[in-house]
Amino acid sequence: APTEYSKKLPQFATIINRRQLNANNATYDFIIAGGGIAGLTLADRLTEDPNVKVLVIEAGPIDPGLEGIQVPGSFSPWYYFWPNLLTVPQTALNNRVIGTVSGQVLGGGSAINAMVYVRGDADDYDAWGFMQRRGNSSFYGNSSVSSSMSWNTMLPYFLKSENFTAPDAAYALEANITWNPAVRGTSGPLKYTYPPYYFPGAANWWNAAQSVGLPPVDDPLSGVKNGIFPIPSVLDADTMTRNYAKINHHDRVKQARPNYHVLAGNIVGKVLFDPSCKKAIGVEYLPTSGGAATNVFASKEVILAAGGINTPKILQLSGIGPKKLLDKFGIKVVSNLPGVGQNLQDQPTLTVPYTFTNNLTPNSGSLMANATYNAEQRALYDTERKGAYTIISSLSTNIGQLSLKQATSDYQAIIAAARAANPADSLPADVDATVLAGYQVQREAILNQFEGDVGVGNLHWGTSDNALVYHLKPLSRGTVEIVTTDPLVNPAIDHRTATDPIDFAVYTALFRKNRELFAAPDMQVLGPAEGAPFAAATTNEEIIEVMRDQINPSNAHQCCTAAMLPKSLGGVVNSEQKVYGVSRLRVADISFWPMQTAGSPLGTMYAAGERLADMIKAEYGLA
Ligand SMILES: Cc1cc2nc3c(=O)[nH]c(=O)nc-3n(C[C@H](O)[C@H](O)[C@H](O)COP(=O)(O)OP(=O)(O)OC[C@H]3O[C@@H](n4cnc5c(N)ncnc54)[C@H](O)[C@@H]3O)c2cc1C
Repeated sequence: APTEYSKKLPQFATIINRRQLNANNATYDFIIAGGGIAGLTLADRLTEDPNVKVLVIEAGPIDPGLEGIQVPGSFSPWYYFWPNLLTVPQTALNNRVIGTVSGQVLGGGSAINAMVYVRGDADDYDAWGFMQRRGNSSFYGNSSVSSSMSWNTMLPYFLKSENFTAPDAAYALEANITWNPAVRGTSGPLKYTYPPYYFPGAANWWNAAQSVGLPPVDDPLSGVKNGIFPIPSVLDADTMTRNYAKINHHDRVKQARPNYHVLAGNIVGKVLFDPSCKKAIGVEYLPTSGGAATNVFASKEVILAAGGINTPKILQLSGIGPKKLLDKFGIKVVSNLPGVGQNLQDQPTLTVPYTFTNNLTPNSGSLMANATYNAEQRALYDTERKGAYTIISSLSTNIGQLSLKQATSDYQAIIAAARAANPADSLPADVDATVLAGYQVQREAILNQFEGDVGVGNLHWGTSDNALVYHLKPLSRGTVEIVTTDPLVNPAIDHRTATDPIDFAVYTALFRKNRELFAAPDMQVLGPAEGAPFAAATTNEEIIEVMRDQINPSNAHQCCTAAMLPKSLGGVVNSEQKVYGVSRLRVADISFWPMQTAGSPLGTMYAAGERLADMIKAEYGLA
């Protein structure tokens, strides 16, 4: 973490330290482990009731307003990367051990993400509902808030969570920005808009994409977004700085909320239970830098919001997880849930290098490389909040999403091969029968999506020296498992990327589509040449061999490790996100997703936080 942090720690009324917490012998109504998107959304909404006391314990520090966090063109996410997060050797990727990324700071991923603001496809949320209805009926709780997942039940929460500022009409026309006001919220806490600038090469890419069959999308937030679209960004239109969970769900309300406490720099080790009835009564926590552990108590609930890697870790350390794993570390089993830490999913990324004989400048590469252009753009940003510094560095302003049909005419052969395979072959050999049953239902849902029009990949060109190819819908599933009982040690993260060979087939189709796009006349005028090691690969087999060396398993979208599914399908939480087998414990973060969506996760996490807050408020009759 940067040195400025310790010098400039803001003294908000709501920020407390360990000494204050212990001296007050504090008990809270709700304790939230993790101050990321879900955690802070919940803390904000629950403390709207002045009689409710909430404590958020966040492992990371509080950003004092560093340039690299606030200013998109100075993007420096590494300040707040969770330390030493590595995968185990990835068997389908030539046994590479790869760094995987997650935020450790108040605001979580929202403080350091690439600000890409989209939703999943409508069918993704409908598919969550489809899977949930396939299990036993004990999945559904009693909440008066609709607990059946679908696009229609999520849309009101997307609208509630967000605050869209439309771009200037003339600029929108010039930059191909279109939207449907019916799916854009304008009074919620999360501010977003579009950067008021694009690099010239963005127009070449846009035209080339259309010439290879990717049409412009009316509104990428409408639940239908196969094609190309300018990327909405979580930019505050007034300041052209990052709008993230610390700002929109903490700072925005902090003055008026003496009942909203944040303890930063401390890590929750485990949940404490009343042994007589398995009721969660508090948590044990300790300084993230190491030190003695302390307890703090919750009279209503403990809510885990620590993200897709750390929530399963906390559950396992608390005695909730696969019995075999807990026994290995002598952890007393509180609830034997084989699904905890299973079903890990991410959205792998592939970076394809290019050189150009005739590229247009300025481009996203020349911002840092060309001192004159850089200084000019910085001055423009500082004086008028315009120009290249409104765009996350190295990215551009357009992206494409493709269904399998749009990626390849061979889609039926890929689907047929996937249907002919034995789903058990895609999971670890000793997988629990309920986890396998859940995977079979997921696989059915994904293959239906392959046949339909749901996105399986993204293509992006930052206008400079590489293209990005993202795989949105892998069939492979990974695991997160503790390796010790020490809460300061990271778990073993095994993405098991591309262990299902169908993932390579889909990825090859996406890679070829990117190649086709770069071969289109509008890109060819720039004189692109694909770089090594890709350029020499022409057959599918050669491309797969290169991908084994080049795929990054993670786009920092780790999810689904405490899935909201019936217990008979390997689920960990029910429809109200309550953990099976115990009481007063919920999972709020991205771990609860059953399956990845065709999109980036941040928008869904704000909306999911809003939805869960409504459920909790209804259950306890909160204002
Ligand atoms: C570099 C990067 C780029 C990304 N780019 C995009 C993008 O452009 N668009 C997009 O939609 N998504 C993006 N994401 C993903 C997105 O930000 C996350 O999916 C999202 O933040 C998940 O929200 P969450 O509430 O589940 O958890 P998080 O926001 O990750 O919050 C979890 C919090 O819990 C804390 N924590 C963890 N363990 C403990 C513990 N034991 N005790 C106390 N605190 C703990 C962490 O420090 C963290 O602050 C990106 C993520 C990263 C890291």
